[in-house]
Amino acid sequence: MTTPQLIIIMGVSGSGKSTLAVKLANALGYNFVEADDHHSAANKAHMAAGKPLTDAMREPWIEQLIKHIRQHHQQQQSVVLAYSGLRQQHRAKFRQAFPQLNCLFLEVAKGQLIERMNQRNAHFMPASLLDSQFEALEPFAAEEKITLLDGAKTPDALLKEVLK
Ligand SMILES: Nc1ncnc2c1ncn2[C@@H]1O[C@H](COP(=O)(O)OP(=O)(O)O)[C@@H](O)[C@H]1O
Ligand SMILES: O=C(O)[C@H](O)[C@@H](O)[C@H](O)[C@H](O)COP(=O)(O)O
Repeated sequence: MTTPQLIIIMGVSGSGKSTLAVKLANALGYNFVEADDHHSAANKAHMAAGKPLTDAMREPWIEQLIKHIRQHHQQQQSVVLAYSGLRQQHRAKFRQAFPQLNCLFLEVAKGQLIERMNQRNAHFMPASLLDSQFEALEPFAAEEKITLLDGAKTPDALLKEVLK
């Protein structure tokens, strides 16, 4: 039996995490998990009102995500997770729970992100929260072994690169 895998596609809001994660999950035959689907209604309403999450608000979300991925793994299902990964302490929780995990981070310039977020229909996250996303983003330590990706590339080019 092979060990179920976890790949996390990280990046600030609008960087293309969900788009790439869906493609990668399809290509590998893994399950796609969208971190946004696991926010509480209160957290979503908070962001929709233009207020960034605090770490205390993120905590139960992270715990829920870890629990959900464990359930997939217990059923021998590998996962591609689209999750922003802004906070170092939360990234460490994932690494502790899933030591074999593989993290990729999409880098995109702010101007392009604003354009993308404004194009996105019916999403709870307003583009006005982008500055707070960059403020919350903590640098990656060497031991985190994060692969940086140029998120300005097309989704297909990114997929090809990741599958190499
Ligand atoms: N590589 C890309 N190049 C151009 N546009 C993209 C790319 N990836 C995603 N998009 C578009 O940008 C918007 C945000 O993408 P999404 O995958 O929802 O980002 P995230 O999950 O990081 O918030 C969507 O409208 C999506 O179609
Ligand atoms: O603040 C955070 O910890 C996360 O960034 C989180 O708030 C996430 O980014 C939103 O759920 C928006 O969703 P998208 O990143 O999919 O736009």
